[in-house]
Amino acid sequence: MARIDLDLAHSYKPNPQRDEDYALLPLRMSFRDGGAYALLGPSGCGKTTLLNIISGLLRPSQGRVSFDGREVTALSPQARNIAQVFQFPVIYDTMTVAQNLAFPLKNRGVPPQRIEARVGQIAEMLELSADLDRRAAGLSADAKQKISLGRGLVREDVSAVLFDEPLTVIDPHLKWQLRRKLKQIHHELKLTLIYVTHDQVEALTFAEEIVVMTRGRAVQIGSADQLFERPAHTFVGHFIGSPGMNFLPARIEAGHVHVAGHRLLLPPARAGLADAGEVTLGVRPEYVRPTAAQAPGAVPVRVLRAQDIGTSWLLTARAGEGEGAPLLKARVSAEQAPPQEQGLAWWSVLGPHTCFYKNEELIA
Ligand SMILES: Nc1ncnc2c1ncn2[C@@H]1O[C@H](COP(=O)(O)OP(=O)(O)OP(=O)(O)O)[C@@H](O)[C@H]1O
Repeated sequence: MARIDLDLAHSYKPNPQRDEDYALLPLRMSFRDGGAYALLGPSGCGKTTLLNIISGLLRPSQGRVSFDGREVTALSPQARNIAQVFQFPVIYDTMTVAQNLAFPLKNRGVPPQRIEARVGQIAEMLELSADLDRRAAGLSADAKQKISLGRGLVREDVSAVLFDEPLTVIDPHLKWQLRRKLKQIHHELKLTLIYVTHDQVEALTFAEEIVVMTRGRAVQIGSADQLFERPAHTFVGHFIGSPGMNFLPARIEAGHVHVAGHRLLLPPARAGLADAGEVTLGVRPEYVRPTAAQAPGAVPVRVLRAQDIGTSWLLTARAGEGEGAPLLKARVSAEQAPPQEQGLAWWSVLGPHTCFYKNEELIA
């Protein structure tokens, strides 16, 4: 296992000039030895490019990659001692499941007894024990991908195991099980795992730390809790959560927040913001609360609809006057507030969980 340090940028173009020319804008980040990470972001944000740079499949156009303080920028994946699992199964159909799992170990000259023990352990973790003597060719796509996962995890001496959307071909129900399984496997094997996905549920279940990426930038690295409670960038607020964070244009002046056509007193804990000027107020639907009229931190809204979303209600309202006023969503349990289909209400938007942004970046 290795600690991985990156200080690099990458452009697929020969003479990058503008930010848009970069698949990865300059970034510095470290992956802890034995940590479980996810690279999360929408299609085209640079996740695969970053993963391929870590593995050695791609050389960054600028900067360096180090494993345990040793520069490896020019080294191949083999020389870096990286295991990779891809979207689609990479296995030998003519071999049995056991032979497939043993293959990476055999290649490294691991003694047969040790191979047998490790293959048994990995097969058990992935619930493949009953299939060990079966030919891979006869198995379902799900089982084949499980073998691929097993082949990625079977070596104990790798610097890191990299996964590129490994559950794409997996049936949704099994996907849920495997996500949890991978987390458990990480606890047991203590391997450094880096996992690329565009699915926030996958990233949040699996990883201890999540790197959120957009348009070639890593905008935040943090735990699921940090990304939820304190999104460092509006993109994170918007991308994480279901639905994402509410954003309202606001102005802070002389100790007051002007938002949605209303003036609220800035709480003492936010005194540092007293004259911040134009900002964006961010508040998660989970922290927007229907309150009494004129309650501190609350603004008047027009409720447009209430949707039953199983464990709670999702209310949608317009905050402020006119059809152009921003939409605001609140997630409330049925006991907290009987859903109000339409009409005027007061919702609190200013509290300890409210975040403030300037130029998309968190300021408080
Ligand atoms: N070989 C390549 N040559 C030129 N441009 C590339 C190449 N590979 C990727 N890109 C571009 O680099 C940017 C980042 O792509 P990348 O595949 O890393 O994103 P991603 O987040 O992994 O997306 P996806 O989830 O769709 O795979 C995109 O604009 C993509 O078009």
